[in-house]
Amino acid sequence: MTDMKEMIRLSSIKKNYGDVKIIKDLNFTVYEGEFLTMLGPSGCGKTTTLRMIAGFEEPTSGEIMLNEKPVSNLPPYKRKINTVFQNYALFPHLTVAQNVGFGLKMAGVPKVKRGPQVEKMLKLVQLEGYGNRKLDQLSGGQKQRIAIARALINHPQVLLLDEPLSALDLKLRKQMQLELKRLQRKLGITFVYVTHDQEEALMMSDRIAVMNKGHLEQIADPRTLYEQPKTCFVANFIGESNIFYGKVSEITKTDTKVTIENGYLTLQSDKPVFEKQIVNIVIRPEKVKFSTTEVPGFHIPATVAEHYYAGNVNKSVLRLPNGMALKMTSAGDQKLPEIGKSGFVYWELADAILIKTTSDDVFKAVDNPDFSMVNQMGGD
Ligand SMILES: Nc1ncnc2c1ncn2[C@@H]1O[C@H](COP(=O)(O)OP(=O)(O)OP(=O)(O)O)[C@@H](O)[C@H]1O
Repeated sequence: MTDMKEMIRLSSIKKNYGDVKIIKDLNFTVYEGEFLTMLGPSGCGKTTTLRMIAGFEEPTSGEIMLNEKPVSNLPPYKRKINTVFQNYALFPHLTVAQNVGFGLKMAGVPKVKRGPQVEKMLKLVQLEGYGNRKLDQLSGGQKQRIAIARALINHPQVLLLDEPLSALDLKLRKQMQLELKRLQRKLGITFVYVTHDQEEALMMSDRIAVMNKGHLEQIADPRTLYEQPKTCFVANFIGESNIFYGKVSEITKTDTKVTIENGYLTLQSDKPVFEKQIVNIVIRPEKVKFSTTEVPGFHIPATVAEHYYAGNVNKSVLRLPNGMALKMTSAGDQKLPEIGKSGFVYWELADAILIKTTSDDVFKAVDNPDFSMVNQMGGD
């Protein structure tokens, strides 16, 4: 991305509401034509960040640059930025065409010129011929398309989208995800998208900024976030993961051994660790293997606790002696070990992700109430 033109830059952004620090030193850049998603749990400050970019909120300190120029003194309407909200924010008393053409009207474009542009926009969002309809004659998905057409008509440089699909049902949401992505590619407009839905973020984004409690955990393309999460939070938030907490107990020329509760595992020898270092090891469920006999390099006893059939895959829970539920995913047609069977878990050395634990990011799986396979599987 470094050869791309910078569109938005957040430098040392902080935002307090009273004494509460909502955003704590946020730094990232969005490039021209990029689809960047801010992803994070409810309350982590995504909307606040978006509102600062739009100009509806002022940072407590720090600087936002648009096109490499500071925007602190620019009111929202002078930034070439439009926003699409979750609740559409359309004008109920206006027709579809009047809603879509609103921005042009405000900019003083005469009616005769507005008509063709409105039609063009309606065509773009696949609602050609809907201009004379009233809003109450539209479905949720159609209303959101109108909101998008309205936001695009005056050719913003950046479109901010705050959970635009969360009011839609699952099927429509999936369809609109594809449509939005197609639209963004076609127009080449920079999109800054907010969601708390990791699957949506993975599907649509060029890069994802994972936020947690007002700070940036990691910003990277979806594959990197999944394969090389830098923190336990990211590993846990993006996709499913098993996280072990352990101590580097022995480093030899060929092996790096990590002692975990009730066992040990081996790391690839090139991992940059030192003896006695506390680490977290992340292993994705699809990489976990189960064997009735012990596999060299690993000693992690486990008992098969449950299987869930999920169509193309089987999801299994393996119970470790310390009570930790380990998630294992296998191909739907694969023969599964019987419930109650005892054995050992292991994986290919290259599949383990090492996270060097800092004091803020210690993840003790057994202590973490969220870390129950059954709870996680019951989700959406
Ligand atoms: N005007 C305000 N005054 C005081 N606190 C606020 C204000 N706006 C937001 N907050 C607080 O700031 C925090 C971050 O809110 P924000 O809406 O940015 O989170 P979010 O990540 O977008 O969450 P969600 O996904 O639930 O919308 C929340 O704790 C919220 O209560």
